[in-house]
Amino acid sequence: MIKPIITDTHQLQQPSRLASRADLPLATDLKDTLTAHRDACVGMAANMIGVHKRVIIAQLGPLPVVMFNPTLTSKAQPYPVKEGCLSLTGQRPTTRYKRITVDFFNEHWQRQQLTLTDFAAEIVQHELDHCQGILI
Ligand SMILES: CSCC[C@H](NC=O)C(=O)O
Repeated sequence: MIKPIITDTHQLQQPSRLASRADLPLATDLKDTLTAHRDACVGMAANMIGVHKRVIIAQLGPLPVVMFNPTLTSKAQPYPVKEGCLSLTGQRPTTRYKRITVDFFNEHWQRQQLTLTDFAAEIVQHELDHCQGILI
């Protein structure tokens, strides 16, 4: 189901809790909501649709990837960048890493690990920050 986007920064600054298998249906809401904002948005964290669980979605290719309890297990080559966000106005400067490895549970609650570079890595870092209540 397409959910409304949260823009209240106080709410977005609350850290999210660990997700469980019971949160698997969130994947559908995240996919539906990301698809509805496809022209303006390449990723989303569950707290952007009002659910404070560590779940993100990232458009890493033609199909979006949903990650439950994602954790960064390596990061290399910091660089400065400016980013926007559907929940915020304007573009803001931050630092991202060019190459990351992220561990997570997939939509079938299987452990998975991805090594990502460049823009794909940037999206995942942005969404991981959301899980900690960090805005750009
Ligand atoms: C390049 S990282 C920017 C990600 C951002 N998503 C919001 O959480 C968006 O604009 O889709």
